[in-house]
Amino acid sequence: MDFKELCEQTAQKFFDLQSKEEEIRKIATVIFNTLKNGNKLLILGNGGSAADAQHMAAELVGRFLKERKALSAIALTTDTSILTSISNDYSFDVIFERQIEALGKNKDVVFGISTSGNSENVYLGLKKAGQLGLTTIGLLGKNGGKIKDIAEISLIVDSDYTPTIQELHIFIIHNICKIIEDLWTK
Ligand SMILES: O=C(CO)[C@@H](O)[C@H](O)[C@H](O)[C@H](O)COP(=O)(O)O
Ligand SMILES: [Zn+2]
Repeated sequence: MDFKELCEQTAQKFFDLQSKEEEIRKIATVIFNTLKNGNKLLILGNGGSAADAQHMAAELVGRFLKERKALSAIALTTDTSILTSISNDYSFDVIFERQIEALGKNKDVVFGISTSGNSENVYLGLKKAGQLGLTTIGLLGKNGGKIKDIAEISLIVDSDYTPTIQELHIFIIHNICKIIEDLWTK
């Protein structure tokens, strides 16, 4: 695909997202209620999705567009000592599972980001979260992969092209943060 076709494809996918407004609103409301009740959000993903996880945590702990209280969100992608020790001593597949076991409390929400829907560490993280009674959300791509089968709520960007999926993921994350902030300051 050339540049023009890529632009058109991505623009069309953004347009299609309008039909997912209700799903986005539902996810934002679940996270808002979790934070309002004094519980927290744990976010995970690999590569570009790790960057998205950190970006989302920054919007909530810092601020998005409005002044309000700091909100409890942690990206489980940032502590290199934890990530290297778990990978070295156990396996890279359990880097999120182990952190969720350590930090997850009942009524927290775990938000897993995966463009393929098949990253083993995100899958095992959400699986552990479900076993511990946490709420699980998957922000996914392609056909949702195996993560869609275990996440309580899945939002799937309907594309096979990873860059486009990631571009829409961060757009969705910004809008989730916007809805949470609007509800908070209402
Ligand atoms: O940003 C990109 C590709 O655009 C890559 O870093 C990409 O995130 C990595 O290959 C990830 O490991 C892919 O994992 P996932 O999205 O399939 O869960
Ligand atoms: Zn990328």
